[in-house]
Amino acid sequence: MTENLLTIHDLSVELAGAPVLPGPVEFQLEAGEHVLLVGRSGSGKTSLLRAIAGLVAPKTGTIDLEGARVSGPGRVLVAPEARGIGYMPQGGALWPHLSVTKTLEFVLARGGLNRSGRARRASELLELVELPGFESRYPSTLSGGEAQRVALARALARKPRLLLLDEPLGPLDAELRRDLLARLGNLRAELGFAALHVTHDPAEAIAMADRAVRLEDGTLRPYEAVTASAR
Ligand SMILES: Nc1ncnc2c1ncn2[C@@H]1O[C@H](COP(=O)(O)OP(=O)(O)OP(=O)(O)O)[C@@H](O)[C@H]1O
Repeated sequence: MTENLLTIHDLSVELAGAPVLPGPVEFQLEAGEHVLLVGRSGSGKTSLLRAIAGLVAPKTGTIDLEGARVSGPGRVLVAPEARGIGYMPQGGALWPHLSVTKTLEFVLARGGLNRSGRARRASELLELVELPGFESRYPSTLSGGEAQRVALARALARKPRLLLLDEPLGPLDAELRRDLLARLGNLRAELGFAALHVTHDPAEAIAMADRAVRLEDGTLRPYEAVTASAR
C-alpha cells in the first residue's frame, strides 16, 4: 500500500508583490516516490521547492507532510529544519567559508547531534558520496562534480524523508551526469527517500523516476509525453 507523504492544495506564492508561483498548485507525492518536475525558465519551479522546504510562506493554500500541516496561507507553521526535508539548491550553493566537514557538521549540529556523533555521521556521508579524503577541502578547490556530491551529502545529512533537487546535474558533462544520476538512484534504493527533482532534460532522468509533472501557467499537470516516450 502506498503512503501519502506530501499534499499540496490550492498553493500560490508571491514575493514582494510578484506572483512567482501564480497557482493554484495541486500535488501529491507518495513516500519513496521519485517525481520529475519540468517547466520553462521562470515558471516557478524553484519557488515551489522553496515553499515545500518552508523557506517561503504560501500566499494561498496549504502544504501537509504525512498528514500534518506545515504551511498555510501567509504562514510557515513548521520550520525548514524540522520538516525532514533535504534541499539541494540550484548550483549546489555550498558555503565558501566552510570546509567539506564543517559544512556537514554545521547541518548536523542543527539536528542536535553531539560532537562525536557529528564527526561520525560526516565521515559516513563522505563514504556515501564517495568523497573520503575531502574532509578539509574548501568549495573553491572542488571540481563541479565533487561540489555537487558535497551538496548531495549535505542534503542527505539528516536522513530526509523527502529530497528536493533543483537541477542537480547543473553544468556537469555527460559522464558526470550519468554518474550522479546512478549515484542518486542507488542512494534512493538504499535509503528510501522520496524525491522531487527539477530537470530541464526529463528524458535523461525518466528511467529512474516514477512520473513527471509540468509546471505551466502556475499550475501542475501530468507530463505524459515524456513519461510515455522515454519508457
Ligand atoms: N525574490 C523575487 N522577487 C521577485 N520576483 C522573483 C523573485 N524570485 C523569483 N522571481 C520571479 O519569479 C518567477 C519564478 O521564479 P523561479 O525561480 O521559481 O522559476 P524557475 O521555474 O525555477 O526558473 P529557472 O528554471 O530559470 O530556474 C520568475 O519570473 C522570477 O523572475
